[in-house]
Amino acid sequence: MRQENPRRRVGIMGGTFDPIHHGHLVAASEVQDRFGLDEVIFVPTGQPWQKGHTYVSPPEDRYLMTVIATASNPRFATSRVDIDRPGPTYTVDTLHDLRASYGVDVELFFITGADALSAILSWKDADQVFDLATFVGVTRPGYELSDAHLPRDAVRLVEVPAMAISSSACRDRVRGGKPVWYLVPDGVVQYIAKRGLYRNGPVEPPR
Ligand SMILES: Nc1ncnc2c1ncn2[C@@H]1O[C@H](COP(=O)(O)OP(=O)(O)OP(=O)(O)O)[C@@H](O)[C@H]1O
Ligand SMILES: O=C(O)c1ccc[n+]([C@@H]2O[C@H](COP(=O)([O-])O)[C@@H](O)[C@H]2O)c1
Repeated sequence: MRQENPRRRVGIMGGTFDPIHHGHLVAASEVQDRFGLDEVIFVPTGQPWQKGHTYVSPPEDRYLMTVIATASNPRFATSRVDIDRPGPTYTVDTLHDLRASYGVDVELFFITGADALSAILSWKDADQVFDLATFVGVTRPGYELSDAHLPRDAVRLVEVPAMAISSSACRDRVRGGKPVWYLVPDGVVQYIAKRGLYRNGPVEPPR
């Protein structure tokens, strides 16, 4: 028998996206396919309180780069929910807000790279977030993917094509006058140049 109104399956890819790069996009695409998600919402952070570097580009620039990067995929979208909420960005708020906007008939999957997954217990209200979404930890070159520190059955682990790209490396390259073509989408290369992002940023400690 055909199921009426099946629950919508929505992925959430949260990130500072300063800038968004192909590592983020490949991870989201792979998880969308693996879990048969109806859509993946990219959610740029407002104030990423745990980022080690002090300077983060304006939220509007990071939001627009994310819109540009996701525009060509009909299953990708970008949300302002975190950049429009004042104060530090906490995933517990992101999940409450998105759940409220979709209503009860939604199943949320929050996608995190191996590095973010390893730090999840330091997040605000970490004990609550696992009740609001299924967490999907994805592989990332240079980091070990493990859920040994997390509640049983709270997390799914997924291997994604290895993309040894980071936003900090992209920023370093722009500051050093090197190209970022093919590390970030073409439109994002052009947006960075048009807005003069990262040219004069601070030298960041190696990660
Ligand atoms: N190359 C990658 N492969 C898989 N996951 C990634 C990759 N890059 C980032 N992620 C994941 O995407 C999410 C958002 O990452 P973020 O926007 O902080 O990018 P970043 O490259 O880690 O930035 P930075 O170098 O400035 O710290 C995090 O969950 C992170 O683990
Ligand atoms: O909720 C928290 O306390 C928290 C702390 C650090 C990171 N996060 C979320 O994790 C995602 C990746 O963050 P980042 O800083 O690695 O770009 C993004 O959606 C953040 O809002 C969430």
